[in-house]
This record gives sequence, structure tokens and C-alpha cells, in this order.
Amino acid sequence: MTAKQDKIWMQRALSLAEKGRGYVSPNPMVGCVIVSEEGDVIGEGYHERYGKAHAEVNAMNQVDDADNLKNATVYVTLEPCSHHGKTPPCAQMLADKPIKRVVVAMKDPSEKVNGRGLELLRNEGIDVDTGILQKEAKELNECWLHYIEFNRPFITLKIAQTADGYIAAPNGDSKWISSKESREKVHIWRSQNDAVMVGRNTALHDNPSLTVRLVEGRQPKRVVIDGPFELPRNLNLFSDQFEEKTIVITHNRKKSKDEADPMLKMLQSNYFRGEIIHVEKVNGHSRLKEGMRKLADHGITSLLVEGGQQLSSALLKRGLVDRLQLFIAPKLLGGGTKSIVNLDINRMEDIVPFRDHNWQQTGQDILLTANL
Ligand SMILES: NC(=O)C1=CN([C@@H]2O[C@H](COP(=O)(O)OP(=O)(O)OC[C@H]3O[C@@H](n4cnc5c(N)ncnc54)[C@H](OP(=O)(O)O)[C@@H]3O)[C@@H](O)[C@H]2O)C=CC1
Ligand SMILES: Nc1c(N[C@@H]2O[C@H](COP(=O)(O)O)[C@@H](O)[C@H]2O)[nH]c(=O)[nH]c1=O
Ligand SMILES: [Zn+2]
Repeated sequence: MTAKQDKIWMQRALSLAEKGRGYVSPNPMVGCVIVSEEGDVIGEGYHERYGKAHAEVNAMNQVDDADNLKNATVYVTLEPCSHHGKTPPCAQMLADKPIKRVVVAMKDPSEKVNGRGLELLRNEGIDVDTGILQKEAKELNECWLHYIEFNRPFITLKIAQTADGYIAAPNGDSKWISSKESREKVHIWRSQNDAVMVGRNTALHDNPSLTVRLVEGRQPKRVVIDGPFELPRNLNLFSDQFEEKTIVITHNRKKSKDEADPMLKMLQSNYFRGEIIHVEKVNGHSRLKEGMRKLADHGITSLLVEGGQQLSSALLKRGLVDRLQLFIAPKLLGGGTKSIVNLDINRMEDIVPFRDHNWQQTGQDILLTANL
């Protein structure tokens, strides 16, 4: 197989892996293509759902003539696993077949694998090549890699502001600042992230649904930070069909304890069917870093934050934003709620730089995408 052919098959495996986006967390997306000695695809597959078969198994199950596996090459976007998790180890499964070579895009950095899958294959006499389309493979699983390394979700902050930097009018209304096309983009992001988050004032004022409606896609979890745990239960987040997908982050220890007790909970006539995460209170507000760590413990690897001003600013100030998606609409308000405040910057030396950024147009708006 030439280097060019290796890239072609690995690209195909990456495209397959992408199909699992939104459905495999907290696992990574993985794709696999098996090519016979003659150069024909004899099996392909991807990790489709969390807890279900890994990509290698799905690809192997497609091979209808086992003879074709002799001297075959297996392309897989992530190092095959070497541990007994929800499924048996894929590295061993591959090693037990008469294949010749395994081509891997990137090593699995998680503690339980971390090179052991590659080692197992090599010890079993299989040729192993790594690093083919590694950059692309890392980009594909950017959020998961971040979650593994930092034990918190990859956080994208989305803001829709006017040309003069406002996210709401003086009366608090903000529907709509950005155009339909921009809002559709946000719904795509919702479906791709494990969870969407808003602050308590936004929940109170906008009564958001945070659902995926403008496009087809799967519904993420919804997180609201409600320090005092006093938001009314008739808000959409607590009363619509996705109530069970709502997570409240609160510093109210007593209420979170009562709610977490299944007996006490059932006794209430209209108990909350979602989840509650308790964090410490700092300067009157929920401790954000702790909240993010606990979201990771709940298997949330990617989080889309949809404001408002205080939550966005507090996250930025604490270095808890990985990517900014800023829509700027060709409109003016001249007053109201500014998108970002109080970063405690007084001098140009302390300005927050972007690692990289690009601009594009969506509908009438421009969208600034920046990595922090
Ligand atoms: N155009 C747009 O893109 C959007 C506009 N909006 C608009 O924004 C307005 C609401 O925004 P805003 O009033 O700023 O409220 P937020 O919705 O941002 O609510 C404040 C949240 O910030 C949390 N927080 C955590 N740490 C801090 C801290 N150190 N300081 C302050 N707050 C902290 C609070 O937690 P705790 O509960 O623990 O105190 C609370 O949950 C509405 O008018 C809404 O329409 C909202 C979203 C998007
Ligand atoms: N105003 C505003 C946004 N506002 C965000 O969307 C939430 C409403 O979500 P939903 O109830 O699902 O439609 C709202 O509470 C706030 O977080 N988003 C945007 O893309 N553009 C906009 O102009
Ligand atoms: Zn596996």
C-alpha cells in the first residue's frame, strides 16, 4: 500500500468516525476501514453509540469472507483499545485475525490505553504504522482530547451581539439579534455539543428551550447555573419534554441534598426529573471551575455556553473559554446589556489575545470564530 493510498483509506475512516458525533460521548469518535491484500474494502464501520460496539468490531462484522482478511490492512482513526471496558479489547481481536498491518492515525492518550494497544499489536507480530492524518484525527476529537487532558469539557462561548456590542435591549429583550441563518448554525452546534448552558438571569428573562428545532439533530443536555436554586419550575427547562436532560448547577447545599434524595424527591407533587450538581459558593456565585469539572464527571466533553453577560464574562475572566463564536449583527441598540464586561483589564499589556481566528458571513451577520 503506498503512502497516498494510506491517506485515502484513513480519510475514509475519518469520515465514518464523524458520523458518531453527538452520540458517543464520553467516548471518542472512531472509524475503521479494512482493505484486503488486493486493495478492496472488505469491511468498514464506526463507533455509533456510547456503550455499543467499537469501530473495529463493526468493520470486522462486515467482512463476509474471512479468507479476505489474510494479509489485509486495517485503518483505524484511533489506537485500538487494549482494555476490557464496556466491550472486549479491539487490539486483541485484531491480533487474532490473519491481518498483516494496522494503520493508526493517532495514539489514544487516555490512561487505560496510552500506547498499550499498539504494543499489543506489535508483540503479536502485526506491522503497525501511526501518525497517518494525525492532525485531522486530533481535530476530529478536539473536544474529547481536551476533556481527557484537562478533566473539563471543551467550552465554546457563543454570543450574538449588535454592531455596538449589545446582547439585549435596555428592557432585557434579545430576540432576535442575529439572523435566522446564524441561529440555524447555533442549533447545529447544539446538536453537536454534549450540553448547552445558560445563566440564571437568561433562564428567567428568556425562558429558553435550548432545543434543536431549526435543524435535524439530537437534543443535548441543558445546563443552567442557578446558585440559589430558586428558578420557577414552570420554565421550559424544567417543564418541557426534555426536563430529564436539564442539569442545575447550584450552591444551595440544602436544596440540592433534598432534591438528590429519591424519597424526599418523590414526595413532592411536581419534582424535578433532571440532575443537580452542587458546587461551592464564591463571592455570592456558583464556583464555575468546580461546576465544569463535575460536568466532566457526568460525561460531558463539550459544552456550548449561550450567555448571558455575567456568565460569559465570568467564564472568560477565569480562562474557561476555549473557543469564542461571536455573531455581530448589522444593527445598533445604543444601550442595554453589553456582551462582555469586567475582565479587570486596565492596560493594553493585559489585553486578551486570540490564539487564532477567522471571519465569515452568516446570513446578514458576521461570525468571528476565535480560539483562546
Ligand atoms: N444575545 C445573546 O447572545 C444573549 C443575550 N442574553 C441576554 O442577557 C441577559 C441576561 O444576562 P445576565 O443578566 O448577564 O445574566 P446571566 O444569564 O449571565 O446570569 C448570571 C449567571 O452568571 C453566574 N455567575 C457565575 N459566576 C459569576 C460571577 N463571578 N459574577 C457574576 N455571575 C456569575 C451566576 O451564577 P449564580 O446563579 O451562582 O449567581 C448566574 O447563573 C438577558 O437580557 C438575555 O436576554 C442572554 C444570552 C444570550
Ligand atoms: N438573542 C439571541 C440568542 N439568545 C440565546 O438563545 C436562547 C434562546 O434559545 P431558544 O429558546 O432555544 O430559542 C436565549 O436564552 C439565549 O441564550 N441567540 C442567538 O443565536 N441569537 C440571538 O439573537
Ligand atoms: Zn475498542
